[in-house]
Amino acid sequence: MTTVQALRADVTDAPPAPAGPPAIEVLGAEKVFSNGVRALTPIELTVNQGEFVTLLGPSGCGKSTLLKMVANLIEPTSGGLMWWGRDYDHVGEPGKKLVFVFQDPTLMPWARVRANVRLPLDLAGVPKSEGNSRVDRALAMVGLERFDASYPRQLSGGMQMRVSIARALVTEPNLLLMDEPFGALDEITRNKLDQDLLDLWFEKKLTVVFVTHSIYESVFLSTRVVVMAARPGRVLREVVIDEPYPRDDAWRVSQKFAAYARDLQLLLAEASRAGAAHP
Ligand SMILES: Nc1ncnc2c1ncn2[C@@H]1O[C@H](COP(=O)(O)OP(=O)(O)OP(=O)(O)O)[C@@H](O)[C@H]1O
Repeated sequence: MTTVQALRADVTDAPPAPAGPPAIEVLGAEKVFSNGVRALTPIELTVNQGEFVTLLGPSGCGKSTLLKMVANLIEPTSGGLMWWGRDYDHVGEPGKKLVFVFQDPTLMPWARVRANVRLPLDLAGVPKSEGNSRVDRALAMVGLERFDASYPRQLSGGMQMRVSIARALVTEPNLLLMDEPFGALDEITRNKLDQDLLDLWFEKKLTVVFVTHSIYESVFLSTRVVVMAARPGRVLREVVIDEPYPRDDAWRVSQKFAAYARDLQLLLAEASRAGAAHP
């Protein structure tokens, strides 16, 4: 038995099912783009409410495509999805709000932090007074309450990403979809933002689906890592990270963390070989 096979026996226990329908069910959804690229073979994936699920895999395995299907930004070629047990028409109702966070902060450079964060509320016609208190709360959640009058250019990359997260939080989402949000940041800043995001997720009882290339980030954050392979994009393996929350730096330097990282490294190597076998 190989190490990976041995590992599989240990890590496939499903997380405890929470009350209520799953936040997301991907039901045999596949994606073939109009240029003929088969980005995803039929995917089966369930994300329960309260989970922190990471999509991990080599470049081109369809992580972003899958996340955008979950956000309803891309329509599957066949198969379907359910959001909180229903179709997308019900998304946005109380308890069923989702928001997408891109890798770039995509801030308006001419507008101050407060106006950037308030943008989704302005677009939704939320009255200014209610909007302002929600903006204050969102800025406090990301530790930027003293920077509300700054312009994006006056902030570091990490702070700009915090503004982007505040802009997502101001909509009071239940489900955060994050496409490599910290991929462009240095490791220390990324670790800090990972910690803060995890604390927020824990405190606010959010559900998160998070795309990353980083094994360490996936082990630090996730209740479950979905390992994907390329050509064609598919789910190779799901690994439950069996470690209680809240997690902190002690988790990063533990032997158990290192063991999960090593096991995921082996699975990623398998994902690369599997991709190479499907040119
Ligand atoms: N709009 C599109 N039209 C055609 N092909 C696309 C489109 N978007 C993505 N693809 C292709 O689909 C495949 C999956 O792309 P996707 O961006 O989902 O992968 P990824 O795993 O997120 O990659 P990366 O980690 O590099 O961001 C790739 O081969 C990509 O070139």
